Amino acid sequence: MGTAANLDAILGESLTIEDYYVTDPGDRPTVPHNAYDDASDTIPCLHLARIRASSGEDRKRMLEEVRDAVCEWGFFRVVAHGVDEKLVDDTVAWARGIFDMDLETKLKSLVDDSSGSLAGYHCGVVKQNKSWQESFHSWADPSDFKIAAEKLWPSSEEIKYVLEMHYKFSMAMEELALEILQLLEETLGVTSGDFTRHWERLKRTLVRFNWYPPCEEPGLVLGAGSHTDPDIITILLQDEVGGLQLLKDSKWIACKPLHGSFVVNVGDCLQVLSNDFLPSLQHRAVLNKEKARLSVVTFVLPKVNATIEPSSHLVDEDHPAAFRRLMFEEIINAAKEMKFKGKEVLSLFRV
Ligand SMILES: O=C(O)CCC(=O)C(=O)O
Ligand SMILES: [Fe+2]
Repeated sequence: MGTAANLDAILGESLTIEDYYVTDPGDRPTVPHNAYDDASDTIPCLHLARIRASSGEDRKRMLEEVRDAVCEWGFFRVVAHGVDEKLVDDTVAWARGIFDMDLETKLKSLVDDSSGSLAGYHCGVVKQNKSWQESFHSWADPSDFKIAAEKLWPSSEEIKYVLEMHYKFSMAMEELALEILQLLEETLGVTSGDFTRHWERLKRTLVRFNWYPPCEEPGLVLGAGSHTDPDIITILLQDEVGGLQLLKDSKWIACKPLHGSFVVNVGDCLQVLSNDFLPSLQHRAVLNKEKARLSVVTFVLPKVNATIEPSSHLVDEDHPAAFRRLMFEEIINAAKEMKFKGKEVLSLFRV
């Protein structure tokens, strides 16, 4: 696989694979990427078409089930969501194309952390952050994506094609995210739009393509270390290889790829907004020796200066506010300080 060779090429110049070893034995991936046990089958799965079609008592019962599942897990799959299958396949195809490009081309769009823009290529090897990963990020906003696209694709036709695809895919993810957030508001009785109002569509929707090349030491190196997502909600599409794991009740559970589904997880902001009813679980990406893996992750982020606090609908005598009011930036800064090492960022903001 070309990309593994690419990583080796950079490794050859700067680091050796030992530099990637997860040094704390407690962080090492004890559950292999495809060790799906019964717990994997218990990750909740929402059938969106059925929920959409429900009404009256039937809907009430369904929403109660949804509420119980999401409040326990904060991590679920959605199926029958209606996102165009061809759009998903085409997106996966052009995204794979990015990582198949030669290293020189990818490095043209390498993101310098000090530049203030996220759009472009990121590489764990270049950043020396221990992630055995390449990634490509952009806000859903086409003007942001265009900056990176113009560095990667040589012809104006190709640029036009990827810009259009990226926009269509981002819109589909935004529609899905909005529907899920509104469903969560409905199930929890949050009638004032508190889960959705801090988000600004296009400008605060980040689409990130993660590429994990095969790794000769999957028991010692991680694709993405244990972390919680700092955002409101995340929608993840993974290919058939497998590698996403989540930590529930101190046990790592491998999330089995389910064709046609998306994985949805509650982010730190939504845990605060929901006054702890919805948990933001730690998760990570583990590697394997044979196959590269792709995930496409859409993050719904609040505006930079948003103040996040528990929704008044979820605070009462029995459930006092669990968190102080905070700025979104405080969560980001805390996560950076903890080096995204799986520590409980939100514990800093509890009252
Ligand atoms: O690739 C995966 O399965 C996980 C990626 C992830 O958690 C992230 O990008 O935040
Ligand atoms: Fe994540």
